[in-house]
Amino acid sequence: MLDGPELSKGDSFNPSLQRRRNNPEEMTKNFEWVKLRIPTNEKGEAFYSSIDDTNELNVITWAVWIETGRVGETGRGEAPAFIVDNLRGNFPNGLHLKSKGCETAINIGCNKTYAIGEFDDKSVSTFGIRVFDKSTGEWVIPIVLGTKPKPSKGHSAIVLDEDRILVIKANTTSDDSFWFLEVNTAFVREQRIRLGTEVVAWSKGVIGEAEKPIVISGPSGVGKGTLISKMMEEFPSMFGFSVSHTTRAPRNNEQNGVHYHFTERSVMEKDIEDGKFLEFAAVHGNLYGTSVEAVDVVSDRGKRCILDIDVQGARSVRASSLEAIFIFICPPSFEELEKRLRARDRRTGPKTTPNAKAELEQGNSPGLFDHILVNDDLEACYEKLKKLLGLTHGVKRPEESVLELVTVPLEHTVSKIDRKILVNCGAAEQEKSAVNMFVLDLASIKGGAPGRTRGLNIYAVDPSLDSFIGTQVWS
Ligand SMILES: Nc1ncnc2c1ncn2[C@@H]1O[C@H](COP(=O)(O)OP(=O)(O)OP(=O)(O)O)[C@@H](O)[C@H]1O
Ligand SMILES: Nc1nc2c(ncn2[C@@H]2O[C@H](COP(=O)(O)O)[C@@H](O)[C@H]2O)c(=O)[nH]1
Repeated sequence: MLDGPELSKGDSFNPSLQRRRNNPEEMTKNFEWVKLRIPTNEKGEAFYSSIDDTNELNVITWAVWIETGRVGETGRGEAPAFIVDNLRGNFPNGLHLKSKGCETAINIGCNKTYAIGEFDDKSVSTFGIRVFDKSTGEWVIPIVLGTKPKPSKGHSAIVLDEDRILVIKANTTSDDSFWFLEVNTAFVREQRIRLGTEVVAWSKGVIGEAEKPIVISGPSGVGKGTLISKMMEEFPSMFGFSVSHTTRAPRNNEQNGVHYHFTERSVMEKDIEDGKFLEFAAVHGNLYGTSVEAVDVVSDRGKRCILDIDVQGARSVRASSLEAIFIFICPPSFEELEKRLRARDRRTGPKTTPNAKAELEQGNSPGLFDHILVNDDLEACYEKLKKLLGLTHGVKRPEESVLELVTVPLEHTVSKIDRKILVNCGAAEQEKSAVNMFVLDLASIKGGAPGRTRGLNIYAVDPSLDSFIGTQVWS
């Protein structure tokens, strides 16, 4: 075992160093153990220790990949140089995960180190994040936005560009394995200014693209709900409805979480303030809104999301980062709209249309809607709607790729070249799983907090090949 260099406060480690407090003998031969003497402050807190390490020794044992030779270097946060021609080795480089309750540290730029870990405190239901700011020499607990991952029994982390960190959770399903901690994206920078403090944001990585959501808008009573119900009935596996939040009271037979999330105004206003809504509007004196989560949960199930929102809401979504198809449903005449509403109100209670005239005018505003459909004859309008969405009877969702069922084991290594991340699940797993080594291709990722990061591509790599780049053997 080597003795590491004496570090000064403010020095940082290569992020591929994984803090370990338990037995060095557990590590594989690919790692060398190095003891780093870490200065402590007057309270006995070690510069690099986690919160529960207070009063611990001032010598902490770290696992260090022997080939990096960068211990104590103030790095840029990159993984050690990647060894492309040695893929047959069990752990070509990077981090060998085995520990429980581990914490990874990533440097971004020259100034900040992000410690990502799981708190031992079971009441904390997500990863702990701490940021060390070298310019002040202080640790800061940031405000954490976005959809937060549940803690896992191990993870690895690797920096992408200078604005986000990819976190790979072990022993979980593929739809929960890949997460992005945004540390300097446009969204995070905006929120940092707004909140006046350190901010990070989680964004869940989703394999593949989701089809663009469909925004259906138009005046109340025009037939939006009727058309949407027909579509959901005919293509149940293709579409999912975005369940809006509203402050209005439930009507007969309306279920919370199914028709709407019925909510208190103060709660909804706070959530709007916290950026959880894609859009919101006051309709007939009540607040209505689409949360980012409402659209994401539908897309995560592999379904195409349908939003039934008023024209103000459509305008807000158009101005947001959500790419969608916007369809305006128009009545054949204002008189016919009033007739339909009167007929419906006899069944469901009175409802006014103070906005209808203005909404009809706005429906024709240039650049707002991609398609305008006149709902005169219901069946004819429905056929037109299907046609413009390219739907024919019996359209099925594509089969799930086998690789979408990948689970990353606790022991894995991660390496990066450009936008490709090689994940090696290790020789021990080889017999158990057909997918022993795979590439996560981030070339086409889109989105991010406050929604999901989509467009991850994943493909298996044949470990007998010397190079993985561009080699797609199975997907
Ligand atoms: N093409 C049509 N011809 C005649 N009646 C129709 C047609 N389309 C829908 N309707 C009827 O018009 C009424 C209003 O339709 P629906 O509730 O679907 O409107 P909506 O746009 O969803 O309204 P809201 O925005 O208030 O929820 C219903 O009673 C429905 O059966
Ligand atoms: N901007 C939004 N408008 C919404 C949303 N959900 C529903 N609506 C619109 O509200 C009116 C009234 O609906 P009702 O269920 O009370 O009859 C209707 O025009 C809906 O399109 C939303 O999330 N955002």
